[in-house]
Amino acid sequence: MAELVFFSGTMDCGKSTLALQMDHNHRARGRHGLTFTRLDRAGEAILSSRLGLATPAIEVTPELDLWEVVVTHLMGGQKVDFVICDEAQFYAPEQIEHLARVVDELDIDVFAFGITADFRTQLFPGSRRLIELADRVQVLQVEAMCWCGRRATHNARIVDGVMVVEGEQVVVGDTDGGASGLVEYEVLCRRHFMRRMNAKAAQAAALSADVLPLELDACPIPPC
Ligand SMILES: Nc1ncnc2c1ncn2[C@@H]1O[C@H](COP(=O)(O)OP(=O)(O)O)[C@@H](O)[C@H]1O
Ligand SMILES: Cc1cn([C@H]2C[C@H](O)[C@@H](COP(=O)(O)O)O2)c(=O)[nH]c1=O
Repeated sequence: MAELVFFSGTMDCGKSTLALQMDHNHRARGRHGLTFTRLDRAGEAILSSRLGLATPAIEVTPELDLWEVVVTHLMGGQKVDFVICDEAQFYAPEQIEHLARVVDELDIDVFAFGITADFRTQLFPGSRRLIELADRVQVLQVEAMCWCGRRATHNARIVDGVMVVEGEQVVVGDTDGGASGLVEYEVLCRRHFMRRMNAKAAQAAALSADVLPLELDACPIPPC
């Protein structure tokens, strides 16, 4: 029986790599798939991983009807044995419903990949719908790590080196936001996310703690 599976995890935990591996493994066994993505950092209509692998994909524009794409392929005589959807957090809730329909009415497996929450810890609308509808939510085995060594559970947004908790929900990673600065992301454990302490802030805090006693030693005013 076909399934809708949501493979989720923080940024940088290997979701796109797993999507590419699953696509490769199925195709290597003669199965035919459709690959979708939205707003991949490598550009439009491409599914890429940080390991350097990439494959062409159908770009999921906000108005795209995913059910219709699959049905059109089938009506055109093409086989569709599975569907891969990367960056699924960016899909509209209705598009997630299209995917559930593909599973239930066409008996085609759908494997969706994405992060659950944004830089404010709020669920993306697409991820929320996936959690509501998926047969299974599978957390990725490779865990991303916070700078402190704990398991990373949260995605922090860093603008010009400083962690922020306000702004647009969607800003593609590692891009120059122009007037709004260089936008990067860093995964953190909850403790350091709550304290707004990314690696750079922790380093600065450690440095000032090192420097403080020296400054006190050098201070000409005796302690009171
Ligand atoms: N130079 C490297 N050597 C080995 N593994 C790497 C290297 N660079 C990145 N990775 C792996 O790639 C993962 C990120 O892959 P990617 O599929 O792009 O993640 P995601 O889609 O979850 O953001 C990292 O967690 C790490 O395991
Ligand atoms: C937390 C967060 C992330 N994004 C963007 C940044 C990246 O382009 C993708 C995640 O991709 P990955 O393959 O999982 O690294 O999402 C965003 O737009 N808003 C956010 O809050």
